[in-house]
Amino acid sequence: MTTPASAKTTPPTGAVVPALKEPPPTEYDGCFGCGDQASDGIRLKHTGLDGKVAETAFTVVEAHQGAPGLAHGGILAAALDEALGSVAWMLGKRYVTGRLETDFLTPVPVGSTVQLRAWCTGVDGRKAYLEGEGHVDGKLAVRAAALFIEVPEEHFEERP
Ligand SMILES: CCCCCCCCCC(=O)SCCNC(=O)CCNC(=O)[C@H](O)C(C)(C)COP(=O)(O)OP(=O)(O)OC[C@H]1O[C@@H](n2cnc3c(N)ncnc32)[C@H](O)[C@@H]1OP(=O)(O)O
Repeated sequence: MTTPASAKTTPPTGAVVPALKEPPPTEYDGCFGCGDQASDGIRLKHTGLDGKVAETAFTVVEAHQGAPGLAHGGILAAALDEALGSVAWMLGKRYVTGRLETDFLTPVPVGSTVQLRAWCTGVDGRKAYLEGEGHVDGKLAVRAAALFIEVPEEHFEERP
């Protein structure tokens, strides 16, 4: 595919691409992207791990509409962020999204199942570079490039 990455989401020369580890158990069951207890969440489950690519699927329902009958771009971006985030966590460290670039290539109707794939293009210090894409009925519908930043455990301490 044509890479969607800008200069900020393209790994520098010398960045390494580590093999992915097993997905961690859901860290937080209230997570909008993957939490089992998030009542309005999209509950993505990541599968198809081959050491390089994570896969998941997301079905668009009425609550995800922007224009009548079509998925809101923000929900598609959230699904991509989650897919990319799962790859970042499979790098074995704690990361958060610093920058998320998205291309919306075709409208995605309610009822569609978006097949999502995500992978790492390089790690350089605290920075992890990730890309992903979503297909509907075999057609590329959305894609993303992102920069994730490694954070310490304290980043996730509960806030008042
Ligand atoms: C199965 C498990 C699945 C888990 C899935 C999770 C999926 C969801 C993932 C998310 O959505 S996470 C939530 C959304 N993201 C956030 O809330 C992050 C909010 N931002 C921050 O907390 C801080 O800005 C951040 C930790 C990202 C960076 O702050 P720091 O003070 O730690 O680092 P700093 O600002 O010094 O930046 C470190 C480097 O990254 C670079 N950087 C940071 N943000 C950037 C950015 N946005 N664009 C480009 N570069 C960026 C920055 O320039 C610098 O580069 P250099 O080292 O070369 O100087």
